[in-house]
Amino acid sequence: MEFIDPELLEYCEAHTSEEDALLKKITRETQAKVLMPRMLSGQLQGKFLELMVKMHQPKTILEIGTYTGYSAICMARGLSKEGKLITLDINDELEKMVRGFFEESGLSAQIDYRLGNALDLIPTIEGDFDFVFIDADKENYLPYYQLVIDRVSKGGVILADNVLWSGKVLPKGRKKLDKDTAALLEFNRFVQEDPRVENSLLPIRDGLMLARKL
Ligand SMILES: C[S@@+](CC[C@H](N)C(=O)[O-])C[C@H]1O[C@@H](n2cnc3c(N)ncnc32)[C@H](O)[C@@H]1O
Repeated sequence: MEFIDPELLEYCEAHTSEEDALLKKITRETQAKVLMPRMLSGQLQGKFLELMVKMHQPKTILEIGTYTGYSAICMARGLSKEGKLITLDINDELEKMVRGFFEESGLSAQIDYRLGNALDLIPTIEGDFDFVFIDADKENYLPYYQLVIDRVSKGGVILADNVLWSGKVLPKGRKKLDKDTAALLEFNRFVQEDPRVENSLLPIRDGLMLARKL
């Protein structure tokens, strides 16, 4: 399902800062070599993430779902010299490629890339988070949120990707209610009712839930 007229989307992209050579290379190599290249954030969302980080200036970012490193590099570019980004992924097959991209970005000293199941890794990370980007398996969005929410600093941000799930959050957008859609419906409902945050569901790409810790 297209959320806006494809020509309007093209217009938005034409009025969003262009990707540099490295982001273009990550996109090209992801499309050529990796399954499901649609998972990559892309120019519009990538720039939005970079700008959010530049405006918010978090000391610690947690990303759940590295994939080929596109969104991690976008966010790391927004960090100050003291900031760090911890990014988690269960898929070790992409490790060599991803570490190569992090090296090329010149930001590898600020990026802590950890492999394993995020549900197991998050409790092993010390300290609080100022900015969290949830972009992994949909059925664990709520468990991830519950694992991090009490560790997000006051005024800190949680962003969760794909919360419109190609329109399947609406009955008219789906044939049947599959488990990923059910999990996202539950996640969106929980955040909406959570008194610890204020939130806005943004129709950027496949839907971004933006929650700010009160
Ligand atoms: C949508 S992709 C992430 C895209 C990336 N954030 C970007 O914008 O370029 C989702 C990633 O989550 C990872 N993933 C899925 N289940 C996971 C889990 N339980 N723990 C950690 N990572 C997981 C997948 O291996 C995949 O690389």
